[in-house]
Amino acid sequence: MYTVIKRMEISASHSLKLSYRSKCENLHGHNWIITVYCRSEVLNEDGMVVDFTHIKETVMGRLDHQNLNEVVSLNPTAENIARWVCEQIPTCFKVEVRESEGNTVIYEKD
Ligand SMILES: Nc1nc2c(c(=O)[nH]1)N=C([C@H](O)[C@H](O)COP(=O)(O)OP(=O)(O)OP(=O)(O)O)CN2
Ligand SMILES: [Zn+2]
Repeated sequence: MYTVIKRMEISASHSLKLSYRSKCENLHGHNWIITVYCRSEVLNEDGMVVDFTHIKETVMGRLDHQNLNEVVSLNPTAENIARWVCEQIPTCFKVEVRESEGNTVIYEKD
C-alpha cells in the first residue's frame, strides 16, 4: 500500500452562516494549512499514486485567494472544506484542514 501526503498553505476568506451570533458570520480570512492524504495499492503508469502537482493544482488552483463561500456549495466550515477537498481527488481518503494554530479538522472517508 502506498500513501501520498501533500501539504499546502492557502490564503482565503470565508463567512459562516450559523444558528447563533458569532464574529465568524463576518467575512474574514485565514492562512489555511490543508494536508491531503491519498492511498492506493497500485501505481499508475507513471509510477505514482497521484502526482503532487495535480493535487496542488486541484486544491490551490481552486481555493487560493478565493472567497470560499463562492467555491464550496455548503457552509464553508473547516469540516465542509475538508470533505470538499477529499471529494475532488479520486485516491484521497483523508484531509486535514488547519484554520489557525489551535483549530484543526480532519475528514476521513468511511
Ligand atoms: N467546528 C468549527 N468551529 C468553527 C469553525 C469551523 O470551521 N469549524 N470556524 C470558525 C471560524 O472560522 C473562526 O474564524 C475561528 O474562530 P476562533 O475559534 O475564535 O479562532 P481564532 O481564529 O480566533 O483562533 P484561536 O486559535 O482561538 O486564536 C469558528 N468555529
Ligand atoms: Zn474563519
